[in-house]
Amino acid sequence: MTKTELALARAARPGRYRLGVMGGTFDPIHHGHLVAASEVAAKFALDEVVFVPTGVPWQKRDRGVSAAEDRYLMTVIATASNPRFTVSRVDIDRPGDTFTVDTLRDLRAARGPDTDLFFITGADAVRQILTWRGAEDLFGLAHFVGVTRPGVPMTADDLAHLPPGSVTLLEVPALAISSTACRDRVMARQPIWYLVPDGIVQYIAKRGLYPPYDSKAPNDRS
Ligand SMILES: Nc1ncnc2c1ncn2[C@@H]1O[C@H](COP(=O)(O)OP(=O)(O)OP(=O)(O)O)[C@@H](O)[C@H]1O
Ligand SMILES: O=C(O)c1ccc[n+]([C@@H]2O[C@H](COP(=O)([O-])O)[C@@H](O)[C@H]2O)c1
Repeated sequence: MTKTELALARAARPGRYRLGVMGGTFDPIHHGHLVAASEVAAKFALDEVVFVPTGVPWQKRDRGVSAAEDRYLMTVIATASNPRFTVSRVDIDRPGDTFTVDTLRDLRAARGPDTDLFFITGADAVRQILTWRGAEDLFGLAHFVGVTRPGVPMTADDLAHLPPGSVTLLEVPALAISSTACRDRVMARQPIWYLVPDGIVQYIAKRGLYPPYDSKAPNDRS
């Protein structure tokens, strides 16, 4: 998006509240998530980005995820220092599988008609959107912003199957970090300092998340 396009977009809808929505399993949240949200907030002049940890991420059912409360608390810890970042329990408090169409409907109902929603998602998730429940309704509820992600090539051609104008691609500083790699590093007793905020390293150790493969001893990394 060019500066001119951004200025035009804002001028077209003056006075409206611009809410970014960063959905994710966040098991654990890492700096890739935070940089993506920060970049989209700056480029799209967002007033706020609400992080929404998934309740039951149905497409990850086969691998299992940490307790929702642990993922929620890690998200609160990681976002606490940014006054524009907030966290919503809307997905973890809704029973059953988590569908973004419900997330967006609930946020629209809670925030009222003067709010525009911008759903932030990585390149890997953009490719999957048409597999999501109620995909045909998603694009009427929010504008989608697909951020680049190392190892996931994405071009405008990858959006050809989506409704025209419904998704904007945004290049963000490349951080080759994934939650999977963070979990694997903890399980292998390797450091995750600087891949995740310091408070997340400490929370994982305190709660004994992702226990090491080689013993049942407490997570004693330092
Ligand atoms: N390093 C990154 N750069 C850009 N986007 C990212 C990055 N990591 C995750 N995302 C995006 O953030 C959103 C939430 O991601 P999620 O919580 O599933 O993290 P993940 O690192 O992809 O997890 P996992 O490795 O467990 O699948 C998704 O839209 C994902 O594409
Ligand atoms: O709505 C769906 O069916 C759907 C299916 C898979 C993922 N999502 C959403 O996409 C976001 C990223 O998901 P994930 O699994 O990559 O952490 C998160 O907000 C999920 O709720 C949504």
